Amino acid sequence: MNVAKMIDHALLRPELTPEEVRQGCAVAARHGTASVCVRPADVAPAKAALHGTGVLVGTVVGFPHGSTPTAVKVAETRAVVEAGADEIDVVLAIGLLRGGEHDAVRDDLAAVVAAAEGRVVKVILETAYLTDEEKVHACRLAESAGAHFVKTSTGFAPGGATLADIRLMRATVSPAVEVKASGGVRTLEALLALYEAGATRFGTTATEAIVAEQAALERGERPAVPSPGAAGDY
Ligand SMILES: O=C[C@H](O)COP(=O)(O)O
Repeated sequence: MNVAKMIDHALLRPELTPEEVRQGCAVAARHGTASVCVRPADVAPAKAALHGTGVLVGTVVGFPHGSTPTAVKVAETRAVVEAGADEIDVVLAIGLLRGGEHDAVRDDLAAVVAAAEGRVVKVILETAYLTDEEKVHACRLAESAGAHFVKTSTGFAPGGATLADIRLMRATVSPAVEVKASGGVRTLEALLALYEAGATRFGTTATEAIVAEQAALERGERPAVPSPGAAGDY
């Protein structure tokens, strides 16, 4: 298994310079990740930097709080599609979800899915702020809105991906929807444990370390079996 192919290399930190984004794209190209996940304004330069590499360009909408009006999320989605985005990770309306306004949450997501015009849409739950019951509602609303993935975290909240959340999300959505683990995924061991729990895509800033660990594993320098319970920093 080539873990790089399941990684969305995250380049979302607010302080990244254009040169650091270019360097991040080079890392993704070198290792053959599934995608880079860049800030909306970086989509066009990332697309140019990754032309011909096979690495997709993903970006974020309503990031990181999910609280912008639907019209703004739709406009942001259209803008990043125009700039060349292949995948869109949208933060759901966290406060509306917690307030039980489920129709509004679904409608907000469905509008982004429509604006994405067939591109892969991943719905970020921001699990650190949710109860298990709210996580289940969020997964069902994301699927009924037409999303392709449910995703745990932005990487900017007090918690990230946990094994328990991945299992819960995997058990809630249908087989047509995939689960992305993100936030605090720093090691190969954590990634493999989250994979065993049901995640098939991983958002991380630690791509180089994880890929280096896999190379070491292939040279026989690490045990092949992940220890149970290992997952992320959280
Ligand atoms: O995938 C989204 C996150 O920004 C990942 O960040 P992190 O690996 O630093 O937790």
